[in-house]
Amino acid sequence: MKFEVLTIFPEIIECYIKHGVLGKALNKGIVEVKVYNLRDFTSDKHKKVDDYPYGGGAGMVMQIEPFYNAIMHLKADEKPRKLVLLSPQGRKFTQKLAQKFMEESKAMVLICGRYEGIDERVKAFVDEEVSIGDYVLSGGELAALVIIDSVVRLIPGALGDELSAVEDSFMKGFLDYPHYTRPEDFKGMKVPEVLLSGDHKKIALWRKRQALKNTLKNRPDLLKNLSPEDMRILKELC
Ligand SMILES: Nc1cc(-c2ccc3ccn(Cc4ccccn4)c3c2)[nH]n1
Repeated sequence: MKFEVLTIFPEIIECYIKHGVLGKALNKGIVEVKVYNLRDFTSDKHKKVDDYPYGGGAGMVMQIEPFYNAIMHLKADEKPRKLVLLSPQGRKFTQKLAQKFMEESKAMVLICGRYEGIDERVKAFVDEEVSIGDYVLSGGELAALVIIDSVVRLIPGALGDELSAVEDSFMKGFLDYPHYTRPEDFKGMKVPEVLLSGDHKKIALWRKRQALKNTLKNRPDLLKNLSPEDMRILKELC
């Protein structure tokens, strides 16, 4: 999987991708990330990327020309790629959409704006407009990193532990169970006995109950299409 990121702050992307799962996936060659500075696609000596909005209003708007020049530069190799514009107005990004991107795209271009947004005409050159949530960020870079991180985790071999991606919460339709590690007793805060029992069946049931309890409390909207067994456990909790 190859990601190409268009941004005026390449260092935001370059710094984040060096670490953790993403850094390992890059070193393994499972994923490639290439970052392009939109200022390199300007035609004036000041490398200007923004201007005042037509119709007035606060703030500045990013001009179409650097985006157009960068997109045409990428398309010159005629390789297929999905062009995704990050914006507060886009379709909601979910684990399901991450899975779809991973399955359907060999290469993605993530287009990051700043200021008050970008010239609407850029949308004529993109495939998808995506929002990572109902809040306004200062630019598209964090949203692009969320997409890269969540898609890479789904690539077989990226995590080094196949179960992790499958077991990640949201994949199963409810939140994760609580996690504990050493010490057993921290200032009187003890690890639940069941987790020390070695009884894997009991542990699995305890984890499922806890996951359903957490989901019922914090994200009841996720509780759809439960199996009869999960529904039975949920009813016990109510
Ligand atoms: N889920 C998301 C995505 C974004 C996002 C993505 C790209 C840009 C480019 C500029 N801004 C700032 C901005 C401020 C005011 C109104 C519009 N946009 C962005 C914000 N916010 N929240």
